[in-house]
Amino acid sequence: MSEFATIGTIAAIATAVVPQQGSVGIVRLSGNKALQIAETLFHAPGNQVWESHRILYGYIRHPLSAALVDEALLLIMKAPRSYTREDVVEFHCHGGIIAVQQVLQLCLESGARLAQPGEFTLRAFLNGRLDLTQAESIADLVGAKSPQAAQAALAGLQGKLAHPIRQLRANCLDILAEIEARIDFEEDLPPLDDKAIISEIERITAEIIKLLATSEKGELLRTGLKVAIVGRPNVGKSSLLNAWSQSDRAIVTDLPGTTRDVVESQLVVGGIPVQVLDTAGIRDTVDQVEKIGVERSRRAASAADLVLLTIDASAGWTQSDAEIYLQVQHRPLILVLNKIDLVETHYIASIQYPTNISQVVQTAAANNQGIDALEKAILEIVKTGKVQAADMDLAINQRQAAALTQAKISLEQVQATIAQQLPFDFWTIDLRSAIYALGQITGEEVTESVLDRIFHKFCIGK
Ligand SMILES: Nc1nc2c(c(=O)[nH]1)N(C=O)[C@@H](CNc1ccc(C(=O)N[C@@H](CCC(=O)O)C(=O)O)cc1)CN2
Ligand SMILES: Nc1nc2c(ncn2[C@@H]2O[C@H](COP(=O)(O)OP(=O)(O)OP(=O)(O)O)[C@@H](O)[C@H]2O)c(=O)[nH]1
Ligand SMILES: [Mg+2]
Repeated sequence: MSEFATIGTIAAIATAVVPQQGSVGIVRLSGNKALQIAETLFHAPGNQVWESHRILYGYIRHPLSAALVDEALLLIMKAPRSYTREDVVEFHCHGGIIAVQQVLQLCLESGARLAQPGEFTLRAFLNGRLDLTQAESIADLVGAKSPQAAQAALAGLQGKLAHPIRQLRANCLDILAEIEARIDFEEDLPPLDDKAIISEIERITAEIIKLLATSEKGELLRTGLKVAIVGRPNVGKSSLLNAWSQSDRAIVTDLPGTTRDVVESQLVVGGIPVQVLDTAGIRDTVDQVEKIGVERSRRAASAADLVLLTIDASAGWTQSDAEIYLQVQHRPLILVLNKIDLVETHYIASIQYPTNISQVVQTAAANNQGIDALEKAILEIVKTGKVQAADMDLAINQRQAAALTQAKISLEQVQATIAQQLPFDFWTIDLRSAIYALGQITGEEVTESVLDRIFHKFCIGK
């Protein structure tokens, strides 16, 4: 894709194309033919001025038949004052799917080509409006599933990550220049201050470690937490999902074996997107369908970030609960004692569950009780186990973490090389690879295949 990335005028529907109709749909064009295409298709009555950053009102007509296609608004943004830094034109059409698709079709017939996923943002990157971290932030912002995730993405878009990375890379380049000067003009310069260089490299490494610590939180914010409700039949797993999501998402009956398949619900807990999975009660069964369901429960449990092992408090800790526990004990786990409305407090206290379960909450799902305690316990686990970052509005992704790790390893290698008093040439090899790794994050040094991988994850029209 990227070899012809800035060639041609691209077009795409910029708004969501979904069965539910939006009231307005936008077709966006970028490239040197954008204005000409707009002039061909758009007819603005009266004497409206065709100026940049202005909206025109008028009609979109077929260029040959003059048939009316839509009544619309036209927005012109002339290069370089646009998202891509090229000429950009937007047709703001009536919503639904028909008008926008017809207008897109006319744009394609008039000399534009269909944009690849992420190609508008790729152009913004190639034309220097955004660096790679900012481009990735745009994808994160569009995909954000919680206000906090959106906040972190916006911070990235403002350069919160690009700035420190560029600074650290500049610091490495300064060190490199000092060393290389010694290689080139050894006799004319004062000797190199090894100690100062080592301490500067240590400082840079410490900064990198700080940034790396935000990576787990980044993953949480982006992909969220997968929570599986598991337990034997009839303990109230589906009731728990319904109480938690304040819905009738899952079928609840007093028959054991009601849930046959995994039922999902998307929630936000303390700013973290949480995907909750209600599963079939785990038991030995001859029922073919239920059997498959039970297998799916096991798979959901082993793929989950967190398991809510749910038991019926009025039945105590049964043999079946113990067997299920054996299958899920290697996962982060919260024990949910459900149906506490059926028993006395002293009975709950006497339930003999394994002592290595540290997180226990009491619920009465059928009465919507205990959800607050459950959310608190989840956040507690997230806080202690997964999230170490101090700076709440910065979160790196996996690609950035990999490059930062590479930079860190290279810098540690430089330190070792200095300690062994190897020649300057050896110092610069690893220093250069640290500089390269940092440059990959912001995109100062990047290969086409990396660009393809990043931008192909975008939706079309972004
Ligand atoms: N209709 C519409 N809404 C949108 C976008 C868009 O492209 N179209 N955006 C994109 O997806 C986002 C906004 N991003 C944008 C970023 C820069 C410019 C722009 O024209 N910048 C110029 C002009 C600034 C100025 O006049 O000072 C510049 O920075 O040079 C436009 C949109 C979100 N909303
Ligand atoms: N008293 C009381 N009854 C509950 C509670 N939670 C669920 N129940 C009842 O327990 C029965 C089973 O509830 P479900 O939510 O379907 O149980 P499940 O664990 O999803 O069952 P399977 O899908 O068969 O594995 C229903 O009759 C619920 O109304 C509770 O907190 N208190
Ligand atoms: Mg169920």
